[in-house]
Amino acid sequence: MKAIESVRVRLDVCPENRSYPIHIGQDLLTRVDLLLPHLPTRKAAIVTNTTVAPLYLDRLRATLSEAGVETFVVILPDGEQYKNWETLNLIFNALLEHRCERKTPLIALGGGVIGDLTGFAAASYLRGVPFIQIPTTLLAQVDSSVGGKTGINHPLGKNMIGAFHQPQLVLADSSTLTTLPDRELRAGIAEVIKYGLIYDADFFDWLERNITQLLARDAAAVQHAIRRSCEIKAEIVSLDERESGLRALLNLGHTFGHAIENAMGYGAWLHGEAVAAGTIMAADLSSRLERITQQDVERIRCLFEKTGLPIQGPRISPERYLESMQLDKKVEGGTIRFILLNRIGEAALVNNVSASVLSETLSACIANE
Ligand SMILES: NC(=O)c1ccc[n+]([C@@H]2O[C@H](COP(=O)([O-])OP(=O)(O)OC[C@H]3O[C@@H](n4cnc5c(N)ncnc54)[C@H](O)[C@@H]3O)[C@@H](O)[C@H]2O)c1
Ligand SMILES: O=C(O)C(=O)C[C@@H](O)[C@H](O)[C@H](O)COP(=O)(O)O
Ligand SMILES: [Zn+2]
Repeated sequence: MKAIESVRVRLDVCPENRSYPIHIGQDLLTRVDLLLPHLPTRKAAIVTNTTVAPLYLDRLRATLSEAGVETFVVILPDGEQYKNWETLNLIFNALLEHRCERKTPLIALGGGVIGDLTGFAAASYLRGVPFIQIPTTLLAQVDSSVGGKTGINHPLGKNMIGAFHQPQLVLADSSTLTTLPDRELRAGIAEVIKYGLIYDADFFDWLERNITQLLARDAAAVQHAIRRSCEIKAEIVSLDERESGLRALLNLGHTFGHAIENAMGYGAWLHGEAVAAGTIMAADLSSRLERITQQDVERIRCLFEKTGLPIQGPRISPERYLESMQLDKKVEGGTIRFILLNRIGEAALVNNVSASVLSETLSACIANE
């Protein structure tokens, strides 16, 4: 028998530098100096939706035009229910019709749905083109525009098809939040609370003290919340870009939350609302496993309640929750793994949660009516 020979594909010879800045502040849509260094060509595609286009598209186009960058626009229907193959294909059609090349950047102007769709289009069009995130919801500014998770939903599960593809720049213009509906602002705060819970007890304390200012859109409070959230996410992503360990902590509340979004029909519950209820379920489970105290659970519940977020899961049967949770991306060998709290400010990925304790949490945290 011939000896086996092996050849190695080395990708570490000339590591490309994929670091990128997140700029946070007011009126950044007009800052040509921040955008221009990240535009390799004089042509760019802007992807947005029917709600955001009338609000911010002209401003962005004028800035780019001033810099001599010609843009064309893809305007998508608005809603989580459109984060799917059909909508993705609308982006590909436009890119092909406009003869976009390998260096033509895609610019996502909108919330997390636009960012995830545009990022996935950028990851797969011509096997990868550059992209820029210009997030216009709080949720997108604190979370979805950072870290390079892109993708679409499947009828059977949230974000089931996608790719890791990092943006070249994130431009978080907090002035755009002035037009954001209150319900969407509250949904974004759910992910902000998540950072305090998994990584920074002082930040959680700050949120408890400043939740009223944040809900009132006080500029300094909003700026601090976005900056601290982005710092935490950037640190985690830098240490574990592809979620082999640490990054999974960013999924606190999402095992339950994604099941809620899927079972209720995409868009019925906002992502942040589902994450809020899911985080309370994860906290309840953590206390049943004696990792955190009942007082901690109450503290967490109280902050979500003050924010005006749901503190119970919707009335879906426990079987339906379990069916949907089986499709969570953290499932290994058929076992659902949960992000649980060790204390406020520290979380861990836990493998061995018994079916009986999980069923106690579901019974305790699902609304009765
Ligand atoms: N990739 C990631 O790491 C990541 C992280 C968190 C969430 N997500 C995904 O992000 C999505 C949720 O994002 P979202 O909460 O931004 O929802 P969204 O994108 O649906 O935006 C919420 C609503 O606000 C509107 N809108 C956006 N900006 C506005 C503005 N400035 N003024 C007025 N209206 C505005 C949108 O048109 C939409 O109707 C989910 O699909 C979730 O799975 C991804
Ligand atoms: O960036 C991450 O990693 C996160 O998990 C952030 C989450 O807030 C976000 O909702 C993400 O899209 C969920 O990832 P998934 O891998 O569970 O789909
Ligand atoms: Zn999320």
